[in-house]
Amino acid sequence: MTGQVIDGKAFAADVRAQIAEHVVRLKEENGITPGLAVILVGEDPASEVYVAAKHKQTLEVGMASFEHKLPADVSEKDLFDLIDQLNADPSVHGILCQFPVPDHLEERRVVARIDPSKDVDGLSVVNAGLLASGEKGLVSCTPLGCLMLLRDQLGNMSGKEAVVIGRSNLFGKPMGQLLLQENCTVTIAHSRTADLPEVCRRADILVAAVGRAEMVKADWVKPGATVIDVGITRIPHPEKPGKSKLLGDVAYVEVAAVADAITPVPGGVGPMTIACLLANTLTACCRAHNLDEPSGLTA
Ligand SMILES: Nc1nc2c(c(=O)[nH]1)N[C@@H](CN(C=O)c1ccc(C(=O)N[C@@H](CCC(=O)O)C(=O)O)cc1)CN2
Repeated sequence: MTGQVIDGKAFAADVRAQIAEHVVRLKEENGITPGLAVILVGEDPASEVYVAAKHKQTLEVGMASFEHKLPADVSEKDLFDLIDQLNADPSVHGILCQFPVPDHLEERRVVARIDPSKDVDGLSVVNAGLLASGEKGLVSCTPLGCLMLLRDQLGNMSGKEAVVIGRSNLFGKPMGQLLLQENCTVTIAHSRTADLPEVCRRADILVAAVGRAEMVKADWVKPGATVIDVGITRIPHPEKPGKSKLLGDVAYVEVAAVADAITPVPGGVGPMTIACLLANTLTACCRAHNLDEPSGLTA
């Protein structure tokens, strides 16, 4: 038996098409163009690729894209001045600072400076608190993308055992909250969890976000489980010199033989991150103008 492959790339393209349709209507009926501002500090090569992809996809769905590239040694004051300017700009509905930032800046302080209603990464304490209280805010993009894939795959998740490996603010904690909202019984496992394989074997839904390549083995997975792999580790390609290869947190081939459904890496969760960023920007724009929000694109 081989589990069904959950095609995040195709799903993300579908989400972007829905967003593009909504953006056309916003422009025609209300004369409004949603705008997304992305701040990149320094020259981290992976971040440059992600920011370029965000810019391209923002334009493709018909939104306005504002890119701000700052030198690696930018002061906190200069970065905050830019954020304040974007907070006050009515043509900007979403703001994010690409992570990681250089060591002299603190991600927590950067996020806190962004107006929560424009925090399309959903990382501010305000948005994290709204999610934890079951209230309407903006939800972190990668967990929101996983939720969309899971809803599509499983429909009703009520009563299912869900295990999330990883407890970061960016992913593990919001993912746990979202699964709780779906009435799952949720365990957030982490590096100090005793007997992690045994905890994982309980899961009907297993979400791995640890950043350790192929850590989750087939004998950690309950037969018939749905497995979501959030990890992305780049390694030198074993057969193609000079090329690289991406690995997830899950040993894909062996786990696919046990699971009912599984996301691949690449082409699973990754593409959903940017699609959900655009969804959050559209949501933020509709809220800013007191217009109906797009359905199916929020938690
Ligand atoms: N402010 C933020 N910083 C970072 C976030 C974030 O959500 N907000 N997440 C990651 C990077 N990221 C988006 O920013 C991101 C990661 C991966 C992908 C993706 O499509 N991955 C592809 C593979 C791409 C490749 O070849 O490298 C896949 O998995 O198929 C998109 C966006 C950290 N920083």
